[in-house]
Formats: sequence, structure tokens, C-alpha cells
Amino acid sequence: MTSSVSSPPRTIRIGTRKSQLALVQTHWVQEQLQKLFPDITFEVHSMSTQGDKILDVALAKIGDKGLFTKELEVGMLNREIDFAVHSLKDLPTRLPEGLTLATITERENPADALVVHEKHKDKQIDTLPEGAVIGTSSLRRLAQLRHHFPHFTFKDIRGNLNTRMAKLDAGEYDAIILAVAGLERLGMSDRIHQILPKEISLHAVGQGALGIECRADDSELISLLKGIEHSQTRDRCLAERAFLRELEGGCQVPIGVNTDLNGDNLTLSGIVASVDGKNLVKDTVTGSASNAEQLGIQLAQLLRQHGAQEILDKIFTEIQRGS
Ligand SMILES: NCc1[nH]cc(CCC(=O)O)c1CC(=O)O
Repeated sequence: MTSSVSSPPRTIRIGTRKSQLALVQTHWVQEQLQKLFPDITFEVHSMSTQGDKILDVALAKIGDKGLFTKELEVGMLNREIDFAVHSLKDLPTRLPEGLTLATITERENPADALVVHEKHKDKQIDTLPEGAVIGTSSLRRLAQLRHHFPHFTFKDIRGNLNTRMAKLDAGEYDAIILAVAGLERLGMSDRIHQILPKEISLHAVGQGALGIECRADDSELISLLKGIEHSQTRDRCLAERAFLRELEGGCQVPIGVNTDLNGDNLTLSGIVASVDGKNLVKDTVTGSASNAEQLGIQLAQLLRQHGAQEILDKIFTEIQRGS
């Protein structure tokens, strides 16, 4: 029997983190692929990553060199799993040798959401009282909110979405900021009190989209995975990721973006902010979506000319000193 003519249908092993959000996202991917390729078996294998284990240290201090992705990447290189489903914003912009970002699926609303304690149900971000305690673990959200609302008190918050909600509802915070996408995927849309406009907060690179990573030499799998790619989301996210890569920033730096795609016309805005929110550089570039990555690089270079590198260097030094 020759395997090239009638090779048995392959079983494909999908790797995922164990968090509730990761599992929901991975089961969605599994379902889409199963519909497209009914003869193939797709199995889900879940594993804990470092980011799931270290819950008591501020994310900014541990850095983000693949905190949520490393174990899955090792699993792919060891051939224990064939591909991994990530929240694209948690996937570093440089991947290990031998792995590739095969597909980007359709993005949910990429914006950030304000979720409030019920005593503030009549308030919006700009009417919360002086000194209101706002929970966020992201330097990007912190810097931009501090810039607009210096009268708030900001407090770190970690843990999965349910834990964070419980801390908010218990009164530890007046409000918290979370990704709209995560809340929607976990069926908590009713907790989205206000979607923060881009004038207040630019979202994280890749926020709201899923990124699928696999071995770069698995061309058979890569062509299957292209079946669930969303080309508009891919173009936007490739521009965003090129911007971040060019600035050498990870997920845990105060860098935000916004993209708009009109036909082939891609508009990319980016911001780099100091952690105290006092220093902030922002610009926008437009061009053809077929040059998405080039646009990202162009925007990074523009922001450098406006002083972005000095802001970032200062943050890296502070993080290293552990302040
Ligand atoms: N780093 C945590 C993380 N990674 C992906 C999401 C939400 C879903 C998404 O942005 O795709 C979240 C939670 C949050 O930022 O509120």
C-alpha cells in the first residue's frame, strides 16, 4: 500500500492553555475545522503555562517572553501536539525557530471595556469619583487611563476573568478594565458597562483575534488551517504585530494600536506612553493592506522620531530594577 495515494486520515492534536477562555477559544477552532474537514480527527490537549501558575506577581515584572505560550511551543517542537491556539495578543511577535503563525481568525471587537461595581452603575469612565480604585494589570491600560484620569487610583489585578469579577463585586475595586472580546467569548457581555473609545484607550496588538501557531514545515496542516483564516483580520494584525516587533515591545509595555480597513486601504494608529501617563507619542499611517507589515514598521519609525525609544528604554530599565 502506498501512503501517498490513500494515506489514512490524520489525527491532529490541538494544544491549548487550561484557562476557561483558552478552552472556549480552542473548542471554537476545533468546531470550525471539524466542519470543514469531517474526515479528520481533531483532539484537544490542554496544558498549564507559566503565566497560569504565577498569579501573585505583577505581569509587568515577570515580563512576557512567551509566558502564556512557551509550554505549548515546546509541545509542538516535541511533536506532542500539532498546533496551538492562542489569544493573538499573548503571542510574542518573534516565534521560536521552526514554528510559524499559520492563521489568524476573525477578530471580535478589539476594544477595552469598563466593568463597574454595581454602586457605579449610573457612571461612565469620565464620571467616576475622584480616587476611584481602578483595577488593571496592563501597563498599556494603566498609562493611557492615567493620562486622561490622573485623579483615579490604580491597583493591579490578576487571575482569570471570574476571579477578577469576584474581586470587583466584593468591593476591592470601583471598576476594572478588561478586553471586550474575552467577556463576549465567556458569555459575560452583560458586564460590559462601557466600551472605551479609541480617544481614551488604544487596544493591545492582536487583541480580540486568535492566532494559530504550528511547525513551519507542516505544510499539510498549514493549508488546512488557512481554511479558517480571516484575511481582513490577518492584514490588520500583521500590521499591528510588525509595529510592535519593530519597537521591540512585548505585550507588557504601554503600546496601543488601532486599525481600520476600508477595501484595500489600511489605517494604523499607534501610541507609546510612559507608565505615569505624562509622556505620550501617537501617530497614524495609511497605505495598501498588501503592505501591512511595511506600514507597521513605518509607524514604529515615525514614533521613534517623536521620542518613543526614550520612553521605552526608561520603562525597560525600571522593570529590570524591579521598581
Ligand atoms: N493577557 C490576558 C488576556 N489575553 C487575551 C484576553 C482577552 C481576549 C483577547 O484580547 O483576545 C485577555 C484578558 C484581558 O485582557 O482582559
